[in-house]
Amino acid sequence: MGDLVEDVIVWLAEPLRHGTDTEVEIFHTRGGSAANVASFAGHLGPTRFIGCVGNDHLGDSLVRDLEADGVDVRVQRKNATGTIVILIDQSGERSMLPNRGAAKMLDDVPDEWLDGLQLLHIPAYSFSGEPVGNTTVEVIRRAKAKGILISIDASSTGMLAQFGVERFLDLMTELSPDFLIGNESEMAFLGVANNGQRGVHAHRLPQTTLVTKAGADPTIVHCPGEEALVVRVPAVTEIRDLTGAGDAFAAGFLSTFLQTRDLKNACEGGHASAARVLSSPGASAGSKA
Ligand SMILES: OC[C@H]1O[C@H](O)[C@H](O)[C@@H]1O
Repeated sequence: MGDLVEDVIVWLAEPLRHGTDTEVEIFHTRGGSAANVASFAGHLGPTRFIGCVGNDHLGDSLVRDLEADGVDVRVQRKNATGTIVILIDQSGERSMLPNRGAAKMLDDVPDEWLDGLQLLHIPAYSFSGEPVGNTTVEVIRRAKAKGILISIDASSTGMLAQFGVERFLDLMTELSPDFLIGNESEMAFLGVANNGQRGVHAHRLPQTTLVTKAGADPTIVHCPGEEALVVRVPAVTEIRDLTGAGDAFAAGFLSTFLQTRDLKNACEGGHASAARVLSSPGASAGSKA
C-alpha cells in the first residue's frame, strides 16, 4: 500500500554541470515504492496494490501497467498523478526529486480491500504527508486486528529525517510491525541495527524482525530472541541503476517468506529479485526502453 507514480529516470553520462547542459539519457517508467513492490511480487504470487492516483491519463496508464504485471489494483482516483525525477549517477546511485501528487491524497480504504490478505507491506513514505499518513496508520491497525502480517520499509534517510526519527520510532513501537526492512544507512539512522548488531533502539521493537540490506555485503536479519542471521549476496556483474532494487528485494523476500516461512530462503528470494533490476532504467527488470 502506498505510492503509484511516474518516474522520470535521468541517466547522467557525466557529472551534473551546474548552470549549463549535461549529457543524459531519459526514461519514463512506472514508479512509486509500493507499486514497485506490488509489480515485482505480482510475478511471484497473488498480489494487491492499494493507493491513490490522479484522475488523469497518466493515472489510467499506470494502473493498466500494474494490472499487466498480474496485480489486483484498488485505487482511489483524484487530483493529479505524481511524478518523481530520479537522477542516476554513473555508479548507479540515485538522487530523487519527488512530487508525489495524488499518492498523498489516499483517505479511504474500504475494509473489503483488505479481504484475503496475508501480509500488508508499506513503505515509510506512506506515513509522510496527509491525509495518506493518518489513513496508513488506521489501515495498519485494522489489518493487525484481522491477523494480517505487517511489513514496513524504512524508505529513505531523507524521508525519515523530515518525518523525525523519534516520531517514527514511537510509531513503530505502537504499530509493532512483523518486519522492518531497510538498508544499513536507514537502520543505523533509526538506531535499530548497526554494523551487523542490534542498535540502541532495537529494544523499542521487541516483536519485529529487522532486515538490514547492505548492497553487495551480506543481508543481516535480527529475529526477536534469536542470533543474527547473516545471508551472503551473490555477486552481480552489471550495475547501472539502483532504483527499485530495495523494492524488488522486499517483493522477493516477502513472497518467499509467505511460501516457506524461512528467513534464509526469504533473503535469497530477495537477493534474486533485486539482482534483476540493477542494469535497466528505474524499477523494471526489462531491457533498456
Ligand atoms: O523505491 C524506489 C522508488 O522510490 C520513489 O518513490 C520512486 O518512485 C522510485 O520508483
